[in-house]
Order: sequence, then C-alpha cells, then structure tokens
Amino acid sequence: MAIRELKVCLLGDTGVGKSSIVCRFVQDRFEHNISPTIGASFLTKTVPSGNELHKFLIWDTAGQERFHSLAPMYYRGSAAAVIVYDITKLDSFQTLKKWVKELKEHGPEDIVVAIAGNKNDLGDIREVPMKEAKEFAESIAAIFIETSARNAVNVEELFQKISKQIPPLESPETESDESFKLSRQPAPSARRCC
Ligand SMILES: Nc1nc2c(ncn2[C@@H]2O[C@H](COP(=O)(O)OP(=O)(O)OP(=O)(O)O)[C@@H](O)[C@H]2O)c(=O)[nH]1
Repeated sequence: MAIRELKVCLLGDTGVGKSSIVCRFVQDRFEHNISPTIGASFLTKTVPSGNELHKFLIWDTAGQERFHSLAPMYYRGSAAAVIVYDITKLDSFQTLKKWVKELKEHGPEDIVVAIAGNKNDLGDIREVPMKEAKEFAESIAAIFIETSARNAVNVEELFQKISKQIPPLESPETESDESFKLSRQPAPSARRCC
C-alpha cells in the first residue's frame, strides 16, 4: 500500500490544547500538567485512508505570542492546518480568526483547514457557541469538529476528516510501494514527546 507523507501543523492560542490533542492522537494519553510548547514539537502517526496509508508529519506549534513569527515555517508546505480554540475562551476564538486570515494570505493555496473547538468536556463554562463556530467554519469551507483531548472525544475523527479531504493520488505509481511525499520539507529526525 502506498504511504503518503502529509505535513500537518497545529495553530492556535497558548493553552487551548494543541499538544494535548496531538498527545491523545499519537499516544492515546492525556496529561493534566503538560508544559507549554517551546518553538514547536514534531510527532508522526500513520493511518489507513482508502487504498493509501497517510503518514501524518505533525508539527505542534507554540501558541505563545513570542513564537508567532516562527509559524510560517510550519504552515508552509503543509497539506493541512488544524486551528484549535478552547470552547471556554472567547479570546481563543478571535485568535483563531486571525490564524485563518494569515493562512489565507500566506499559507499554501490548497491547504486543508480544520477548526477544532477543544475542551468540550467543559460545556458548563462554554463561551463559544458551537453554532457560531460551525457557521464560521462553513463560511470558509473548513472542517469543523469539537474535541476533548482529555476524554478522547473526536480526536481520531478530526484526523480522519482531514484524511478524507486529501484527494487520492491518481497516477499509476500510486499502485506501487513507493513512498509519496506531499510535504515540501524533509521529515526531521528529532521528536519531542508530550
Ligand atoms: N478539560 C480539558 N483540559 C484540557 C484539554 N486539552 C488540554 N487541556 C489542558 O489545557 C492545558 C493546556 O494544554 P496544552 O496541550 O499544553 O495547550 P497548547 O495549546 O499546546 O499550549 P501551548 O503549547 O502553550 O501552545 C493543560 O493543562 C491541559 O491539561 C481538554 O480537552 N479538556
């Protein structure tokens, strides 16, 4: 089965749960006292998608403002961007809109955008109505999903939705065992775990 490498970056305010989503997806773990990301961290996970295997090369970026200028390194050449907000923090939804604008202006033209409203286990202190977020996502033709990294809700589904939006390769070579690289940057060897 052909393995296709897909660079994916996670963007969004500090503390919204980007690293926790990646940690849940890759290692099926959740840490209450996870440290803020410095710069970015890198993890991979391979999942089946139709007749292909999608190897996600996941760049989990730091949400702190001082790291903002590094973001283009991670979204350039990405097949998909997951923009995360915290459903209990209205500010984080405003930040998400800024990320959408930046991606539109400077990101790859064909990038798949997914919006993830994380911490949906904290619905009793919700500040961002799901309807509003969903309508916003529809208005920019983005994937929308609410997740809980803590309770393992919709994290696999988020990446499945991304896989489904990536058009399958059509050339005859896709039938072979060759590895196809969609990401325009080589996969680094260094990894940082949650
Ligand atoms: N209740 C709840 N807490 C969560 C969830 N996801 C993450 N958290 C908590 O939110 C805090 C921040 O999580 P991180 O994963 O470090 O957030 P981040 O977006 O990667 O933050 P930066 O690395 O600073 O950009 C941690 O205390 C997590 O335990 C969730 O789904 N539910």
